[in-house]
Amino acid sequence: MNLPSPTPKSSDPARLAADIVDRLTYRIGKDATVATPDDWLTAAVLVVRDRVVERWMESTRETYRREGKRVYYLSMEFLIGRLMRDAVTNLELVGEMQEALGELGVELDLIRELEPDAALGNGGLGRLAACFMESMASVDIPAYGYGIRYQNGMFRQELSDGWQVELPETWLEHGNPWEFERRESRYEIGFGGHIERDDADNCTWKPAERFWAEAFDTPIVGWKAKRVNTLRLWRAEPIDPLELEAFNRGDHMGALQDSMKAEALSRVLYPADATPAGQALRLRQEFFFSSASLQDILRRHMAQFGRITSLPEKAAIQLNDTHPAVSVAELMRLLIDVHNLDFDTAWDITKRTIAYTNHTLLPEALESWPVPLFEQLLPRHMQLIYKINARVLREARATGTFDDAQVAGMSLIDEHGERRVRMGNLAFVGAHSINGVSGLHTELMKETVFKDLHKLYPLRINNKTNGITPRRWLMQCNPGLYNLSREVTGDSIMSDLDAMKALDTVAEDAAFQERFAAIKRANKDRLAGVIEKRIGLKVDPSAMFDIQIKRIHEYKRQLMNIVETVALYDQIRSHPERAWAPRVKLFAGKAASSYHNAKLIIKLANDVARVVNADPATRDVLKVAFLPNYNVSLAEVMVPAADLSEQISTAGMEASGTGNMKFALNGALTIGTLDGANVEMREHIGAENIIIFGLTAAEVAEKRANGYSPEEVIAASPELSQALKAIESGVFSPEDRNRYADLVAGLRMSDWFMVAADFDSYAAAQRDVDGIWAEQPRWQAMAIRNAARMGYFSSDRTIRQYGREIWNVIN
Ligand SMILES: CCc1ccc([C@H](C)CC(=O)N[C@@H]2O[C@H](CO)[C@@H](O)[C@H](O)[C@H]2O)cc1
Repeated sequence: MNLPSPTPKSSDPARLAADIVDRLTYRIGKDATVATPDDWLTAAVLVVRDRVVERWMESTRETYRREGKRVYYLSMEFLIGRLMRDAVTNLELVGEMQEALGELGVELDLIRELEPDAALGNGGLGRLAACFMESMASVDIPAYGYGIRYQNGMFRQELSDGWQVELPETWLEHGNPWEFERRESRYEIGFGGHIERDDADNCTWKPAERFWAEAFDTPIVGWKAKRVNTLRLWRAEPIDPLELEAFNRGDHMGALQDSMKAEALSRVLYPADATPAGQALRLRQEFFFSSASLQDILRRHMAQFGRITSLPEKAAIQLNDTHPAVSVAELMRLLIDVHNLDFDTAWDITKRTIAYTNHTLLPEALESWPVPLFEQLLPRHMQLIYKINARVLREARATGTFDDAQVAGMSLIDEHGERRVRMGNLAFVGAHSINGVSGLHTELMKETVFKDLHKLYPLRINNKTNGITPRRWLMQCNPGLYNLSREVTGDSIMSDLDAMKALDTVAEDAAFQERFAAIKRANKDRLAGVIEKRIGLKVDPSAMFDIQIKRIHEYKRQLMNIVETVALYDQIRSHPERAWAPRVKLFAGKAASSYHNAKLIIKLANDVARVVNADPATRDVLKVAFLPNYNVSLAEVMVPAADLSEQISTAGMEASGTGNMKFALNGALTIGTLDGANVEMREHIGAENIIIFGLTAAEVAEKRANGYSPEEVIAASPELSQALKAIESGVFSPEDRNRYADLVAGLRMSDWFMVAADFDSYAAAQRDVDGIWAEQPRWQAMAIRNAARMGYFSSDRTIRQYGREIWNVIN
């Protein structure tokens, strides 16, 4: 029976407009005369989605035809942001959609602001996953992203008297027109229970709890719609939504127990981005999506290829940090208990299929779970982890080159104190590739967290320096710079960011500099408008916009920036005669809800802002502002408006950073330490076009190892000690003088993050920045060279490296 094929939809504006009214009428049931902006947005999304679906189906058909190998990116986080502008741009329909909506009296840029951010992530790791999904489609790699369809994403941040307040995020309150519910794609997920062993010694896990994982698919459009890939997010459903017996005997809560447990499983994203919550629900979430994803991968593989042993040739599974690391044990369970393979064959297939990316060296961020909890929740997996561990330790001892301490360091079980399962080690031994996210980070991984396992398996660790998608982070958020650049570089920059290099030829050209500066100025005017609207502060767009936006964390050293701001404020007051470079210091970022010091740092930024902004002595030279609710959409407004990008982490602690790349590509100068990807940015941009200061990672390690007394350093720096005195004595918190006493005491006593140690070098670097700002032609030339030389940091380059060196999907 030959089915009629769908009528392809043309994209001329008239047709688009007609389709939009069609959707409004028949899908949303609204008359155009009374439609709300939200209605128009939904109708427009549905019409754009139609154009995506065609390419999506072609991409899928083509993958089946080619019997191609698929990449599966497993991540607890996808920090997508808004999708409208991305889809319309990558379909190259911006003009047509603007015209179509214009005919209907609707402005695309207005309704797009109504789209909620899909804030299904905390920070760098989640945003990287989103950039990677778009790049995999843009470089034509068949790929699926797998994650959780949180009902509530990253909390909404409000400031109450300068204090962070967390409010539930409700991105689904108007529904999500981009997604397709796939009721047919659902899998049973078990927890707890026991293991039954038959006389052939085969194991069967009998879970005590069971839930459905149901799929919701969102299409991910690549540049020029080269390919459309799938982001499959799982929602938990009860097997038995209402236990009637319990209900009938009046136990209404009991009757709803399963539903409530299911609800909790995919309800909310854990807002921690460096300190594991350590709660059982987090482990349940990690297993829930890992098991659903693996069952879906094996179902698809068997349906197409019929032989489980060919899995490594047809599927590459990438674990985004340790959050899906339980997948190593779950794949073993499925291969042995469901597909009846023996342990050795299963282990070989597992290792050849799985790869793992590490995103942090912070000891407190490395996940480990108490053995009793793991055993109770996942008894079969605990058994398999013991078998895997026995094998690995046997291998290590067999080499005869490792002492007991080293062997203990390799073990999947941490035997110190309470026994815990080390998820990093489990991911390492179960993977053929372990990559870091910048050159420095990868080297430090070999010397620290994985030093013993690296000795046992010296060929597994490799580097894949992060990248960012140039579509969202240049073309879409900074069309002015994109269009100006194209005049010099030609049209290929979106598929070949290295072509930006041509801007080098006009870096010193006065006319080009003028146009370049005018675009930056327009972006700053726009941001100034947002600042006034959100916090009621007027800032001067001709001043230097000095921006630090990222999660609040002591290693990212927002505190050092604030202390330097206090020192600068003091200097300006005591030396008004000097030619100070007018600055607007902008901060934004969320603190994990349980992270006390990070929340105090937000309050301090606001307390300093209140005093500085009210001071007539510094009015025209210094303004400070903390913008609430930092997210992807706010970043898209702040990044193009930056003159100076603050990348000042304690060397050795920021695995890579990706904000650093976004700022440089948008023509901001970077003041930073030799940490993460800053090191490689300096190599590509040129040491003369970036302002580096501070201790190196080796010097930090040496200082920590050989003891260092911050008090001496503070005493030797009048600016620093004066600023610290002002803060700890309550100059900025008259209503609570001791508010920052402990925070400053921490600096005086231990200064683990080297704020005092790096202060003078940082302050001197800031004065260098003032000097460069005073010579605008020099500043503009440096800024243009930054934008010109960031081609390497396209996530297309990163993904091609993964594709060639880890997944073997590109030759
Ligand atoms: C379990 C709690 C938790 C949640 C998230 C994380 C992430 C690994 C933290 C994170 O986002 N790391 C950042 O990853 C980026 C992408 O590779 C890097 O650019 C950043 O340097 C790194 O901090 C750790 C621990």
